[in-house]
Amino acid sequence: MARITLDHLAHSYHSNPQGPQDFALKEMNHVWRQGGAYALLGPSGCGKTTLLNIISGLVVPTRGRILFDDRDVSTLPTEARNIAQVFQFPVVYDTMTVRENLAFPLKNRGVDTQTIRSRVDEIAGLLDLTRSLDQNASGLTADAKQKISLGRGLVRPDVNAILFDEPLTVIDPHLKWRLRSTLKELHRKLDLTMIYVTHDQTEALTFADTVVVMHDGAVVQTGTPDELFERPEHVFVGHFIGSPGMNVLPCQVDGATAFVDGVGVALGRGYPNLSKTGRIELGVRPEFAVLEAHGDGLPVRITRIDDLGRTRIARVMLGDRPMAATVGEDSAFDSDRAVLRLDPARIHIYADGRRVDGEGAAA
Ligand SMILES: Nc1ncnc2c1ncn2[C@@H]1O[C@H](COP(=O)(O)OP(=O)(O)OP(=O)(O)O)[C@@H](O)[C@H]1O
Repeated sequence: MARITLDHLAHSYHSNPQGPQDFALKEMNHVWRQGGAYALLGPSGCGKTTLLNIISGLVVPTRGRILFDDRDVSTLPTEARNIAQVFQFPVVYDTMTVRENLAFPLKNRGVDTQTIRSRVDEIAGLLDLTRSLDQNASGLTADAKQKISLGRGLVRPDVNAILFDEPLTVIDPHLKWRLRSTLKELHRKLDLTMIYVTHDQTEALTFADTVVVMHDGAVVQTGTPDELFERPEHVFVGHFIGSPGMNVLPCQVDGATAFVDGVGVALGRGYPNLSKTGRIELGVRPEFAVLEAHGDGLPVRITRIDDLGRTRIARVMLGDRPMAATVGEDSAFDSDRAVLRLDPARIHIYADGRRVDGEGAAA
């Protein structure tokens, strides 16, 4: 296993890049801790595959270095990096049994028969493949074949990292949930560095201890699922994580009050040093914007209320700005007029998309 360091790494597919717009990966510095469970999360086209290909050795970065521990591997081919990869679609030898498939990566490296047997039995047990071990792989379902691919990725105990590229795409939705939890458990038991690429926040948040969120070729936040929820460092993270995502409203800030279309919103902190130029926005998650029929708060118009069982989510208009909010317990509305109570301690202020630290204690 190794610690993987991205040192001033950047990549452009152009032969003569002119500026940041020509880079699929903007300059990044990041350390993947040995034994960590990471998700690399972001929408299509943000650069996840490019980064994964640089880690695996399929792409040589235009700038910067990639280190495995202290060794510069930037130009080394995949075979020289000792990593395992699991792709979207199963990579399975149909002419072999499940056992032979799982044993293949170990046999290839000359591991002795006894060790192979016990490791294959262990991995098959963890993936619930024990009963199919002596079956031929050709007759198995797509789900079972992808489990074999996962097993082949996990079977070598000495790999520097395992890279998963959207590995649950072909898996039946019902089984997906179980496999996600299984992978998390496997990470705990096997103590391997795992990097899991996905555009699906649920997959990222259930699997990873640390989520690396990418947007437009850049890492915009690295944090625990809790940190991404509580303190989105970029408005993109606020939008992308959470369902519905964070409300983001253009505003002006004066001390500890934000003004949205002239309506004052109390903030938990003051912002005396906020830039006078640029885009200033207020971000608050629907969970911390509570809709009530009466009382103090921002006057809003209700457009829809969705009952999700344990909670009710309201869609409202603050002036001509749409927002999402949580409906207060036992609240009943006899008109489309209501008030929104924002928790001052949970409001963030963003300048040009980036969160700004306020001063003073949260209210
Ligand atoms: N071989 C290539 N040549 C030129 N441009 C490329 C190449 N591969 C990717 N790109 C571009 O680089 C950017 C990042 O693509 P990348 O595939 O890394 O993103 P991604 O987040 O993995 O998206 P997806 O989930 O759709 O695969 C995109 O604008 C893409 O068009």
